[in-house]
Order: sequence, then C-alpha cells, then structure tokens
Amino acid sequence: MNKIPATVITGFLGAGKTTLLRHILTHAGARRLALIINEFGDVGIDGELVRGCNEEACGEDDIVELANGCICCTVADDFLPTMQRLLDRPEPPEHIIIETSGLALPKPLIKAFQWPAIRTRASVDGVIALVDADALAQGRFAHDEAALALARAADPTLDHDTPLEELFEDQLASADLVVLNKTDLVSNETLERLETELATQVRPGVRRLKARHGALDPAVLLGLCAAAEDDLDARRSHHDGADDHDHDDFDSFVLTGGPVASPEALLAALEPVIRAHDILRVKGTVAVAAKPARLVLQGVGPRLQHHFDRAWKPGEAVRTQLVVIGEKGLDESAIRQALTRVIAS
Ligand SMILES: Nc1nc2c(ncn2[C@@H]2O[C@H](COP(=O)(O)OP(=O)(O)OP(=O)(O)O)[C@@H](O)[C@H]2O)c(=O)[nH]1
Repeated sequence: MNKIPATVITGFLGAGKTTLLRHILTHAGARRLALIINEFGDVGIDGELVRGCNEEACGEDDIVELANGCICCTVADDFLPTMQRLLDRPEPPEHIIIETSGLALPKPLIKAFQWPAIRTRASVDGVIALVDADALAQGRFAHDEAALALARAADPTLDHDTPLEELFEDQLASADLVVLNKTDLVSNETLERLETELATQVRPGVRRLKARHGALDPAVLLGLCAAAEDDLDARRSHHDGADDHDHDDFDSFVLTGGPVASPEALLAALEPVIRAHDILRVKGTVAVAAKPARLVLQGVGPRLQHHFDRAWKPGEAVRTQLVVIGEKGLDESAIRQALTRVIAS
C-alpha cells in the first residue's frame, strides 16, 4: 500500500512557517492537501490566516488546528488521533502538511510515525526547517558567552545552552531541507556568512535554500521521500534520552480587548513594551475603530508588521486578540497594564 506523505514544517517563532504554508497552498493546484496546524498559545491564529488560500486543494474540513501547547508534548493525545482520523477518511488526503509551533521539538513528532497505526499508512516525506535570516544575523539564537561562562562558574554541572539555542539546534538537526527565509532583511555578505554557519549545523547532504516570504515552488518542498521516521538516530537532539520534556522555559498569554484607535497607536504602545520585556512573538487580529476590516498584527522580536486582511464577517466578534510569547518570567501583568490604554477592554 502506498503511504501518504507528510511534510513537517519546523522553525523558531516567527521564522515564516505560516507564510510558507500559505505559499504552498496557493500554488498547490488541485492536489488534495490536509493541514495540521499546531500553536503554542491557547488561541489559534495561524489556521485563521491560511483559511481560504486555496479551497480546491484544502477546504475548511482539511485544516485541523491543535492549539493548547506544543505538538511534541501532546503527540499521543492530540496528534495521533488527528492523523488517524485523516487517514481513515473515505477519501484520504494526498499529502499532509504539519506546521509545528515555533517552540516544538520535531523529533517526538517524527517518532509518532513509528506507531503501528500510522507507520503502515503514512511516512514523513521531509522535515523542512525554516530559519529567520534576520533573527539569526542578530544572534538571537546564540548564547551570550560571558553570561554562560558565569552560569557555568556558579554551577559546573551546567551543560546546556540557552533554551532558544537548544531549540534552534534541534530543529536544524532534524531537517531534511533548510530554508533560509527573510533574505530581504539581510545584506548579501551577511547571507553568505549565515549560509556558512548553517552548513556546519545541519546533517551532511541536507540542502539549503534561500527564500523571501517562503516563495518556493512546492515541487522542491514536497516529495523529498525522506522517510524520516526510519533514520531518527541520525537526527541528534539536546533532548535525546529524556523521557519527557516541557516548555517551562517559555510563557504565553492572550490579550483580549476592544478596538484600538488606529494601527499607529497600537504600534506606538507595543514597540517599547516588546523591547522592555524582551517579547519573542506577538500575533493576532485587531479591531480598529470605525474600520470594517480586521487588522492582522505580526511581531517577531522588535519587528512589527500589520495589514488589513479581510472585512469582519457578519456575526463575528469584532475584537482585538493578541497572543504574546516570551521566555519564562514574562511579566504578564506589567504588559497588560502598559497596553490597557490602547486596547480598551
Ligand atoms: N520581511 C520578511 N518578512 C517575512 C518573510 N517571511 C515571513 N515574514 C513575516 O514574518 C512574520 C511571521 O511570519 P509567520 O509566517 O507568521 O511565521 P511563523 O513561523 O508561522 O510564526 P509562528 O507560527 O508564530 O512561529 C509575518 O509578519 C510575515 O509576513 C520574509 O521573507 N521577509
């Protein structure tokens, strides 16, 4: 029996996974796809952003959202039943694409394809790791040598890098294909340096492609035939040997409120808060006073982007909903307080 190929898209928060997914969808033609979209925060934003991209390839029922934590921690409870339901359909999808949360470790997910109920019917076609060239160039995944030396002096048994660095390395080490995305944000010299660095972090023979806004032909992304579940041992992880792991290193919460006066007012309030609290990711939809359309807000580190994506639907709650993610210790109440002025409740 032919196995259904499944592509896993990994990459740190904001690297461009949903953007790549949207690009695949809009260029998928009539190939019947199913999407499993996983998010760290309690509120799913990404599913909402890919809906309607290509109804022919992927309708409402073909998009399954798994919010409430990282897929790597809820494999048995969420992912396996979801996969089984997709595979049991009278007309199963031709290809399944799984967008993991930016904080997910890919390996436990790949391992799930070894489960007997899945193994005979589906295979990991490839793990695609997206890298945010801008964030990498700014050293956002690298450890601070001096701080690490101090921490090790205080605790000589300390052998791990920062949580961000570990995750980044795990995601790269599990990849069959690496996409260095957001190349529009860095110079050619920087790009060259990043490519050289990346070459040392991936498994031998893994292809690296450059992209802007994930604009790559689906023909180079899908159909890698890697069967990643068969060579798990070659994909090293900082979490190998651990029976379990959690995401205690990261915090997230949802800000919900009424309309903002203008996109500019929201940005002016958000920018200093992101910097002061070292917020890693903000994303969501925003109601703007007197505007019939909803605003999509995207923040990756200090970089904020926004656009109106569609009119509010009749009966839809016109409100602002932002997911905020940061490292452990994020001061939720201070952040809420700083933003209550612009996001009225
Ligand atoms: N300048 C630039 N921005 C990009 C590019 N690709 C994606 N973005 C922007 O980066 C932001 C985050 O993109 P997403 O596709 O949502 O990233 P993600 O990896 O799905 O984010 P999470 O699911 O939260 O981890 C959005 O504002 C995108 O428009 C790119 O190549 N260049």
